[in-house]
Amino acid sequence: MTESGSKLRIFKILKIIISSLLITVLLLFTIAAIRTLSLDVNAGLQLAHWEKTNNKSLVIDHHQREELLANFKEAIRIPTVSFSNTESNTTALLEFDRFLRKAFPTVFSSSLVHHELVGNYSHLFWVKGSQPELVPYMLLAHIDVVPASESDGWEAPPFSAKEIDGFIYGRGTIDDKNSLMGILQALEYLLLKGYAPRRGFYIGLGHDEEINGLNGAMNIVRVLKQRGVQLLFVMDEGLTISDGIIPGLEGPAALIGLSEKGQAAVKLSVSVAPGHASMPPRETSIGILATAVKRLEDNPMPRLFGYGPEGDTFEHLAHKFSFPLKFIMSNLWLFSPLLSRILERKPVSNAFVRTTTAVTFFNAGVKINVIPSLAEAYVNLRIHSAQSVEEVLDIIKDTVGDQRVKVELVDGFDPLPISGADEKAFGFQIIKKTVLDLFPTVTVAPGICIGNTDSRHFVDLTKNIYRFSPAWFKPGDPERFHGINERISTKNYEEMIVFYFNLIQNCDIRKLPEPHSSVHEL
Ligand SMILES: CCCCCCCC/C=C\CCCCCCCC(=O)N[C@@H](Cc1ccc(O)cc1)C(=O)O
Ligand SMILES: [Zn+2]
Ligand SMILES: [Zn+2]
Repeated sequence: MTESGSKLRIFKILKIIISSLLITVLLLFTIAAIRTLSLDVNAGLQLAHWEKTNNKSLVIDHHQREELLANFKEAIRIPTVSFSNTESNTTALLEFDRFLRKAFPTVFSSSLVHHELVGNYSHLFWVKGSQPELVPYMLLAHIDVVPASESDGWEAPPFSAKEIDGFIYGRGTIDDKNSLMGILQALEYLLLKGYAPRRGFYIGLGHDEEINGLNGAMNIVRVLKQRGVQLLFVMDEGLTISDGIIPGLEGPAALIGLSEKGQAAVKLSVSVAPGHASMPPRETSIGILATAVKRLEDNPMPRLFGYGPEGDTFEHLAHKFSFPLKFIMSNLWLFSPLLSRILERKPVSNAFVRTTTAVTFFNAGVKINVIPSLAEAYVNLRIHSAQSVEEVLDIIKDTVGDQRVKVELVDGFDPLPISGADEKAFGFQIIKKTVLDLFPTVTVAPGICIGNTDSRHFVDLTKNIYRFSPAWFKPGDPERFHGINERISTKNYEEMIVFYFNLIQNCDIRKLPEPHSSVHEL
């Protein structure tokens, strides 16, 4: 072949490659554009076609408002603290029991309600339905709270329930006495109005959620299992209504947790021969362990954004973002690597991207002039839905890469199964409808709960566990969770009562409206 012939051939091949590339890019962008325009949230929920079961309405008058707020404040003032795995304030738990009976006399005296204590301080209520063939559901909340000390910078003492500018301050106001009191106050009002449910339901109030629920939730599950109970769905604390928290999202979003991350507690330890501080070895047990910890912090777990329910969250919310974010969110199949890198910059959103690694204990040393024989650290990992305890443990061993560091799994469980969120998922659709009835401007989307809840103990009783409470979180609020200045507005607490009041009645529908094939709400 002549020189000009071979040049012509190269030119032709280049032309084919460039035009194929252009066609591919065009095709990808067409698919991306179609997805951007077609994805809409709230699809499938035909509010107009629902059987009407919310016959009782709740309009809170001045007297009721004073009374419900007084009840809530009294609940906050009882310091039901779980201090550690072995230490709880049992005096406060007993006081809380007495308080509940006083605050909700109708709940405790109604012939429709059966109440029992479980594990000494937890409460199990069974509210009898008039149609026993309808499968019951269960609402969960917990009584205990994490410790709080005013000196950490609280604007009001953490067990004062002080009201400042329309907010009640105190430990438990968002975790989780708002749900607990909201549920019981709603039931009290329903019973006072002569409501008798068609579908029976349980209410479970654990007393040790903050220390794993071993005596509370786990015993409630044991009791229900012994009675052969199966549940239609369970709803517990978890995600909330976020307003202004997700960057670029226009308007508030209610995320309903379909699952929760797994967890592993891993112990790292280094043992060496002890010795005199005047003749130190080149590396001490503390130095070796510190290097291992640094390696773990410098090498975060792999990005897995899009491989769990968090991908669905953003696809559902996509149409509420402005361009170009709308385009990016609608096409995670193309852009999830880019989005992961943006989300991982902040601790809250990083938790949705990967398994997180938190070093929570570091113990070593006995005396200033002794080379310590033992150094220990504990790492708390929150496992992404696409990983398992075993995989995470292998990655830790690889990352540490030092045989002198012993890596042991102390405790752990895999990420929880993912509950349904389609048009046939009763619990999801009931929660979604109840949110939209009360807050029509909110976008409802499935989510993943980054912390753990008592509901994880209920997996043998139902496949449908949802983690959601209608508390409004604005910028700065996620940090109040287990932090300082935990608070809720009086307006939001009232909304929570109305939410549970409506939810209980919505659960009385016999079946969901027929699935709707269109992608747009009519
Ligand atoms: C990009 C989207 C952003 C969406 C905004 C989400 C805001 C998240 C805000 C708060 C976190 C939600 C936490 C859910 C409830 C967690 C309850 C809890 O703290 N549970 C304990 C349970 C536990 C586990 C292990 C123990 O040894 C003791 C207790 C927990 O630590 O997970
Ligand atoms: Zn909680
Ligand atoms: Zn908590």
